[in-house]
Amino acid sequence: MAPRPCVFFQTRSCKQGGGCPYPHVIDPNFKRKACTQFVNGTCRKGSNCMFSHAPDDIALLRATLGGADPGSRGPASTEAHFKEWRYFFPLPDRMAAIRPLGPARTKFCKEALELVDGEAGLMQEVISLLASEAGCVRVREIAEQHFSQLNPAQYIRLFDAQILPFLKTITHKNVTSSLILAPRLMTVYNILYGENGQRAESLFTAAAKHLQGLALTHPDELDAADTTTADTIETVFTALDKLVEINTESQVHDGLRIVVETMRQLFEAPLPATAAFAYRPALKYLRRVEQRFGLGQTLPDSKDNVKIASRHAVFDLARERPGELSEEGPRHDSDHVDIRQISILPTLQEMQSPRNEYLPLADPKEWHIGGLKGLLDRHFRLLREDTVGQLRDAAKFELERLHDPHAQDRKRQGARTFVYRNVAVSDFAFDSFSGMEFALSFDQPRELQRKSERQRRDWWDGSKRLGDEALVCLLSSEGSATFFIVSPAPNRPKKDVQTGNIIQPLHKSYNLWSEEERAHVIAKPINQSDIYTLLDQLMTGYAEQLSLVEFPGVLLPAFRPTLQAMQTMSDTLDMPFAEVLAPVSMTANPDRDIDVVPPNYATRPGFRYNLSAVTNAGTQLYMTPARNTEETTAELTAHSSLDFGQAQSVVSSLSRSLALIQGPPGTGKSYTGVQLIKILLDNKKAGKLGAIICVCYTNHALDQGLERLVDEGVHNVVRIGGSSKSNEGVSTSEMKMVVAAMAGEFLGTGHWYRCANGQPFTVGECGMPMELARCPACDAGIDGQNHQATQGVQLARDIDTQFGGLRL
Ligand SMILES: Nc1ncnc2c1ncn2[C@@H]1O[C@H](COP(=O)(O)OP(=O)(O)OP(=O)(O)O)[C@@H](O)[C@H]1O
Repeated sequence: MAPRPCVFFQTRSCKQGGGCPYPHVIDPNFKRKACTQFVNGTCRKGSNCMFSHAPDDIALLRATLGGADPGSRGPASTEAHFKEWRYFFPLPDRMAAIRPLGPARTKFCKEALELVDGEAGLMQEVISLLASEAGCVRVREIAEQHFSQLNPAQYIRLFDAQILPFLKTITHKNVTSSLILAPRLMTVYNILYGENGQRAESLFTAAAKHLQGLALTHPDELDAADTTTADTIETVFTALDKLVEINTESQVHDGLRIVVETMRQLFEAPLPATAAFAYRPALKYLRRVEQRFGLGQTLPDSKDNVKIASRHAVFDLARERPGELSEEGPRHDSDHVDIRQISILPTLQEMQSPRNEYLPLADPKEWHIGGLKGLLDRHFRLLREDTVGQLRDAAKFELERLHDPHAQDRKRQGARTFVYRNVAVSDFAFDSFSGMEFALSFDQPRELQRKSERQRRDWWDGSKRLGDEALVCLLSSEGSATFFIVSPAPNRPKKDVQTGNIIQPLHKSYNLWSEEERAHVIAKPINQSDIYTLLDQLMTGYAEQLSLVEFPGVLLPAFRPTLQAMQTMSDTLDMPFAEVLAPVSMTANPDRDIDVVPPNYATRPGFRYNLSAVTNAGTQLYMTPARNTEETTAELTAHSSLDFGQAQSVVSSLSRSLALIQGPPGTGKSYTGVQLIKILLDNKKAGKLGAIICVCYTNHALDQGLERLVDEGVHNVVRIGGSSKSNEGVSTSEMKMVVAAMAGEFLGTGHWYRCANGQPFTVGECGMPMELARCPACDAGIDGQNHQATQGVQLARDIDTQFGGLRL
């Protein structure tokens, strides 16, 4: 019988590593204990929590606790409770007789909150009921009370008994994170918004006024925040953020803008550090609302309004604006004001457009959007032009040549491309592993005429053309452009999951070299919608002229995830370090110094760094972030091997959530980085820090840094990425642990590969091979150059499929 998988490995807590006698594999039957903190509503670890948040486990724990805590309900009583609450919603055929809740509103709101706090199934029912016809009447009732006619004491009572529980219900983490509930929640927020936003304005104006009356600090302990107030403020800000996210028209609503400004005033007076820490989560939502309203991001007057005092000639560079803002209208079907609507790959119309693309200028007067959205807009357009622009220009040239073969003589500009002519869609195959793949055939290049099969094979292999995962575009004289990725040949035969039959891949029948006249490449269309056009081309034969354009060195995974991420961020306005990269009011006052706040852990009350890890002979030295920095720098210089500039960099970096260290070659930047890592490791417990991720642009830099760390006694280091030249490799069992641990923490881009001998390794950054190196386990050549994998290296699709891509 196979030994049971390691139990500690399941919760990432096995300390024995490769020496553990139990297999370090994921056990699908492993049942973690239910999280008691989740039951109390205090668990903030989300999916990273070691304990189960599964509804069944939580319901069971609630039931168990039910005996000890008379306030909590078991599943049966919760169900009964829900049935009772449902009476507030008449059936559709009784809607005519629906009556206002009146004083029962309090019970309605409080019980709604209790129910969403419980079992997932009931939580879904509660939100679905609120989004039903009767529910909309109830939401309207709650939001449409005559708040302005109440005296302060009456309003406080009403706020605590109805508004707050209701807002907590619709901002509950389980509710807002549920994909199934998203459309229903949208209905609830739309009702809350009301016609022209009147309902939301009245509700949030009253709420903002109420918040103004609250004391932010604790009455007995003026340094600390009042936790109830912090919770209330966070609820109101979260609800407003969601409302503004769902109702985009609210972002130009004057009444709500005033509400946001009133809320900001709450935090005008500086708070003691301890109290400020408690309000950070709430302020995150307020900042997001401000970003959405574009508050403090008014663009400087457009150049038409600026009077130029100078008598000198001014070089005035203006550009036609994007999409619908352009005086002549959009340039093509992918020219939009909003980057979320722009297709990542160039469209046919874009390739054919005679007009120049819109590219943002450095001058803020020329920008059409400010703030974070504007920053993302500009970076998206510039990166897309740098990558996709080359494809567009090369494809455009070939399209013109298909129309007019004499254009061949014209000088081609832009990306280096290979063009294969006289293309036909010759075959296709479908299987559940690879999806739909097509065989495209074309004339063998002129160099291969009258060559033997062996010579043809050597030529194709040596040229590295049409290699695995290469990006190609099929262009037709009739006007179509289809992007493909060249499919790698499968490692071993594929089996049909249902029938057990061996699937014959297209690679078995076609390749680039066997036929003297024609070469064949197997490729997969990037857009599923192109499949129909291709099948059509397959049926109709050679009615049109087709060309295949290859863009060597341009790989889809190198730019698509980044561009897509910018589109998503432009939607959610959730971007790491947004406050530093696009601070509110920076556009209005670009010369303002940006205040980079200390990292979250360092603002925790009572936290201070212990710097002894880098001081000489164990000298005790402590620093509190952003306090007495000059004094600490002097002491650190005196009591460590760091010189003054390095000590200054260490103190300054530890005081900021984002720091850049710059200096001429050999001045000790890497040395300083190593000292910083040592300090952070030494303060791991005090700051409750997780793993430290050290990312380098090249493998060489990473090896240098890590070798120094190891030399200085830091041994629990896992080196991931392209192969290391350092001596100690990662064993297969360690690699498996890393795969499992990383799969949980990093989902996104990056890919797993196997060397010629089957050892797995990862490639981060764009996920494509960029450096030549040797496999630490077997010394085989691994990785690659210019996005071309070394011979024998294969994409480890099984690991990628099992765990998803990696974001390294
Ligand atoms: N304060 C120091 N004490 C002892 N050795 C130091 C100190 N600062 C730098 N060094 C040594 O000086 C050399 C150069 O430092 P390092 O490689 O960190 O510089 P760098 O600025 O990162 O260089 P590059 O720009 O070339 O990457 C290294 O051998 C490093 O160990």
